[in-house]
Amino acid sequence: MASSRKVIELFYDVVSPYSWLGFEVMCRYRNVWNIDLKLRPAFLGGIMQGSGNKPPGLVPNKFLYMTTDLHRLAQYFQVPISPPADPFEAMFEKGSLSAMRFVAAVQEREVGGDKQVEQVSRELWMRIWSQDKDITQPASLSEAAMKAGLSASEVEELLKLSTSKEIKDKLKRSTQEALDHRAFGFPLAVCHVNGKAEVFFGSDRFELIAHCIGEKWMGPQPVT
Ligand SMILES: N[C@@H](CCC(=O)N[C@@H](CS)C(=O)NCC(=O)O)C(=O)O
Repeated sequence: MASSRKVIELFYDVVSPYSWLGFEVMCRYRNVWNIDLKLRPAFLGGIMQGSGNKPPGLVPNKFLYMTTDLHRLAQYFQVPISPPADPFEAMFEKGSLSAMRFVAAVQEREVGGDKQVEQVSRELWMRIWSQDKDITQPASLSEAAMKAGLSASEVEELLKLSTSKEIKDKLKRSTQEALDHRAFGFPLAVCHVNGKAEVFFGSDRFELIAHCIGEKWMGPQPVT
């Protein structure tokens, strides 16, 4: 019954490999669980700043652990993560602001669903976290969007829109909404259950999310 569907908001940034894992699992489960998944592209840099947190990869031992962890997780989740040759340059020097503004623009223009937001986000993750490719230049964003099935003229309009005040403010608002839920990192899943927002950080909380919404966790690749 449509009215009993639980809303899950997924806040993410394509700079974050753990967000990619969370994103793919939520996309796989959106037709398995009785949920209404709302993709919430936001800016992790703003979350770090707004919450006073620091990226975990800046602690050398954590960075080494995460490299091994991501290798294992990529296989377990069946998501083709392969870290860029210089993760510090990709994550902290180049960053994801223009990419996330672009995703926000795609969301602003998309009507009747979020297929394009899903596909463009995935293509951007493929670039930065699988193929060691740039996600900052207009040509890079354009390539990702065309691969996701958008036309050249749509991409041209979206590139223009992505630098507008409207879209900058939209991304700021989404980031602020995540901060209002006490976000300190991504992915962040906000499950709306019985009028209450239950907040989960990380791509390793699916058993708990399932328990919280009264559904069954069947591993990272549910059989439908
Ligand atoms: N244990 C979590 C870790 C997620 C994680 O490290 N996310 C990063 C971004 S890729 C973050 O925002 N971390 C903030 C923190 O660890 O305080 C998972 O398995 O998903």
